[in-house]
Amino acid sequence: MKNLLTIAGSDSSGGAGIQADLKTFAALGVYGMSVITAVTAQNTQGVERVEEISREMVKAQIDAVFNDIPVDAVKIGMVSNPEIIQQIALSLKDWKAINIVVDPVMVSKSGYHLLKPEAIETLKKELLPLARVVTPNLPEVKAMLGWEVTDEERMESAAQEIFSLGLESVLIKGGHLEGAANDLLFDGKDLTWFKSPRLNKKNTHGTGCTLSAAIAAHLALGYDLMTAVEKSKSYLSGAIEHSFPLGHGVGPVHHFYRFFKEL
Ligand SMILES: Nc1ncnc2c1ncn2[C@@H]1O[C@H](COP(=O)(O)OP(=O)(O)OP(=O)(O)O)[C@@H](O)[C@H]1O
Ligand SMILES: Cc1ncc(CO)c(N)n1
Repeated sequence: MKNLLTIAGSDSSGGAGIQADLKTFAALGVYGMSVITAVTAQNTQGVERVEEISREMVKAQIDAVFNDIPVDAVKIGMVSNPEIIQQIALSLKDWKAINIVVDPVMVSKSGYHLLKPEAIETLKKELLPLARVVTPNLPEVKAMLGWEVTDEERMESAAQEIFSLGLESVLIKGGHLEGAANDLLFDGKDLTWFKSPRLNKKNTHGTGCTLSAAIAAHLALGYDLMTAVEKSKSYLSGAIEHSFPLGHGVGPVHHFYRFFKEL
């Protein structure tokens, strides 16, 4: 059994954040553990309120896990503020964590800032360089680089510019462009496209969280990065295909579609 850790925020409606990560881990056959950085009061219609966990408590959770259990991969999602980011970076270096996947979560689908804007520089300097791969969406690329990606050609320039921040590799998600949902991986050598048709589905709450958690799970299972991304995108496409209406807004993807048609 592989042991996976997610360090992220809680989504009370269960579709994104820690809850999406743990469901993804379970669906892919790895053991899931969690360090909660923030609690969000959120549902399918949006985020109502956020309470951040203290830096000391984030450290204590990470120490409790690593002190006792071998961790085969770490997925990092919502990290809220500069103090939490610094603590995560310090702790993961101390524990020599491997297979770190960072989803640089910034703004929710409904427009709520899950990362304080002043934390972006700390994220870039301290956390992203620790990652095996970083998985920004297009608004996050804009926040990191200061310019907007409007087509796939510009995605290629952006991937190279983000890589040169000192990263091991970057996967830019193209979900926010029109047309196909193609993602682009750059590892300093090759630009590799992972292509997928855009599925005409409204219930896509948690797609980004699910993709990064799946990549971490596949890395822990021993796949190389390219195969991990390919398998994760294929898992995610199935989860989007089987997504379902829940609540009054954007419903979740179906993490367990390979086991149950309906939940
Ligand atoms: N309608 C769709 N059909 C197929 N794949 C999609 C669709 N929408 C998004 N994807 C894929 O889902 C993944 C997440 O993409 P997206 O760019 O939406 O990330 P995100 O904005 O971080 O997600 P979230 O809104 O959960 O934070 C990517 O692999 C993207 O290509
Ligand atoms: C807690 C949390 N993390 C990530 C996302 C993705 O946007 C979200 N909506 N909520």
